[in-house]
Amino acid sequence: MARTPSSSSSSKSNHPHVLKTPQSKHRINFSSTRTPNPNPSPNPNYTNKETPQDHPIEVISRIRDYPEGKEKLAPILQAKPENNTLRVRADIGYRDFSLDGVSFSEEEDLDSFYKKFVESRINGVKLGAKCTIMMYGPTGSGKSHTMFGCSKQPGIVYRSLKGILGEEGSEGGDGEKLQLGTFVHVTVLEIYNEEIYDLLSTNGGGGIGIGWPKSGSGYKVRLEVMGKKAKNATFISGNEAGKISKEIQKVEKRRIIKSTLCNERSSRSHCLIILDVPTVGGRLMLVDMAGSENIDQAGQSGFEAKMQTAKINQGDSKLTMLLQDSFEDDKSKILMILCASPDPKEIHKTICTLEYGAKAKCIVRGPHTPIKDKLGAEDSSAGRLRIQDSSYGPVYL
Ligand SMILES: Nc1ncnc2c1ncn2[C@@H]1O[C@H](COP(=O)(O)OP(=O)(O)OP(=O)(O)O)[C@@H](O)[C@H]1O
Repeated sequence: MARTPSSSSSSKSNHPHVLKTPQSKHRINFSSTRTPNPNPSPNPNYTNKETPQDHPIEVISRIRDYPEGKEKLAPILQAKPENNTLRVRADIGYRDFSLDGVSFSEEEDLDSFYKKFVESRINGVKLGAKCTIMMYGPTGSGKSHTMFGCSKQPGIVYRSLKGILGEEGSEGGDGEKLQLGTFVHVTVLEIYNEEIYDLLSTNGGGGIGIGWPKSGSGYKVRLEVMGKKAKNATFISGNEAGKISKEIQKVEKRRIIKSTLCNERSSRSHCLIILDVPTVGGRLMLVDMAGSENIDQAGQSGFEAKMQTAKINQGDSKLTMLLQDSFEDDKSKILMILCASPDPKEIHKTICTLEYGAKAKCIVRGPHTPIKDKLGAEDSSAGRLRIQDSSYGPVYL
């Protein structure tokens, strides 16, 4: 294992642009003033006038299988593929959320999901593009399942590695076809309580060792942030998707977890996997966020638990710092995958998740404007992004 390479400079444009806020609270629209993409996406799921590739943030929803053992109640979620709308049936009527794509895992397995919504972005990374894929949703909604897969089907991490490392060339050790000369540097970080930990590091190294007496396995190395990078983060290099993916999944288990009423293995921290492709300058950031549920829904009580949940939410600012390039670089794309359950009992969390996605679409991004300069004078939360929609008030990612 080695230390993280220095970052390559991101490309900048002279004309920062401001994205329009949505027409209504629940609607996500593409701005109609932007130039049409000369190379539109071949993805047939996208029916908007502009392709999602034009918009810096693409938001799709993935609805997990009905949880095993739970009584199946009348469905409350309905996809309308003709306009990529997800309709939620609430007590007082319907609410439509206009997204860039909707996928039910009962109808589309991880393979189809990846091909439809993720593959084209990974092809871009292979050619030198930068892309961030974020998993957002309440505990148990399938974020880690989509990211890492299960014994039957691999998730986005493995599939992306395989996509980047290629289909041409000679056979690799696992029977995979390797693209000659291509390799990746991989860093795996955990963000918890506003601290960044190096999940790949097994010793003190250059970072600061810290103990996890209750739920961690041994010591984790805490890292300092320098610029937009985690200083001295360990990375692994390789060209075999299978081996790298196994290593990532092994160290991901070192994340802070705690069982809740909703999920036996509930992630309490954000996990950030950074895949660099040095030969072309491509970069893929995969973020498995901590469960978004609030403390009561997670079934915890007590002061300590409340403190813990409050700090999970605060953790977003450190995350934003590390993702700053994605938000500022005009060429970098962000794919937000909203995970939700079809269970009517989860409707409140599902609506909150979809609303969060709608807000994410309204982020103002200007290549030359440091994030802190976009915040109002009254804001002391430098390093976070404010959503420019007055109907919500400031919201931070
Ligand atoms: N689409 C799916 N099909 C089948 N099982 C699923 C699906 N999504 C999730 N699961 C299962 O549900 C459980 C919870 O899923 P997962 O751990 O991915 O949730 P999560 O959103 O990452 O939760 P947390 O935020 O608490 O970590 C796991 O046992 C997982 O295997």
